[in-house]
Amino acid sequence: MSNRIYVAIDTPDLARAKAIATKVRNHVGGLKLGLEFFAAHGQPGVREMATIGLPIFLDLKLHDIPNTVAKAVQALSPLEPAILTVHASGGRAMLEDAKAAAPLGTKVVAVTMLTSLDASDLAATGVSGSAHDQVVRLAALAAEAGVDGIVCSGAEVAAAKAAWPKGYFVVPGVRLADGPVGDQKRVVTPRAAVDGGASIIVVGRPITQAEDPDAAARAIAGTL
Ligand SMILES: O=C(O)c1cc(=O)[nH]c(=O)n1[C@@H]1O[C@H](COP(=O)(O)O)[C@@H](O)[C@H]1O
Repeated sequence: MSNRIYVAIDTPDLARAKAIATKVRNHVGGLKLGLEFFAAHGQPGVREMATIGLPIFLDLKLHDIPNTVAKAVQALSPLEPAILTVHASGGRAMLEDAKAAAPLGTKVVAVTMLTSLDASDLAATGVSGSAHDQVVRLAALAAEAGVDGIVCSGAEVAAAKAAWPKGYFVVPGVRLADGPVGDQKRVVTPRAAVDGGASIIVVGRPITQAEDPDAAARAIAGTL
């Protein structure tokens, strides 16, 4: 049975990306490819990674006017990713049009508040209130717009899921208790994220920077 871990393959190096994915393939449920990888290798790179045989989460965090996002989603559609991200703050029409343009089998999930931000970062962008309130507000917008789910931190996932029981919840920013957090600010453990209701967790550096990525993935899977 595939597990709930999507490994974030954040590198511009295709050989390294394939090597990590091949090492961890038996202990993760999917591969997340983001801006760093896509900027370097585009659609041919995604196709190459898909040959490893795991579902692909294409994390491009699209955020633009509705027409531009819909056309970008259409252009990405031949890849048929399992999951595709857009930014919830792009607004209702953008979310609706992104979902309408996506292939039937692709879950469109809306990023609410990046896990690298805290309440003071939010205030600096002109949004007052807590991370919790911002996530719950954008989750309601995403649900109304008809996308499949949201991305949020493990600190908010239980509240978001209580308000949207049928939503699909992606939780990045997960760290083992003693691991370095790096640029992440709202972190929880993998277990706490799943207990809070995460449909999947996204794990990057705790696996990819480990001396033995497969052992790291196996250890995290063992805590779930
Ligand atoms: O959409 C995402 O996946 C995402 C949203 C978010 O709020 N925070 C976040 O860290 N991510 C992604 O999740 C991954 C986290 O990587 P690590 O911090 O190395 O585990 C990165 O690929 C980020 O792009």
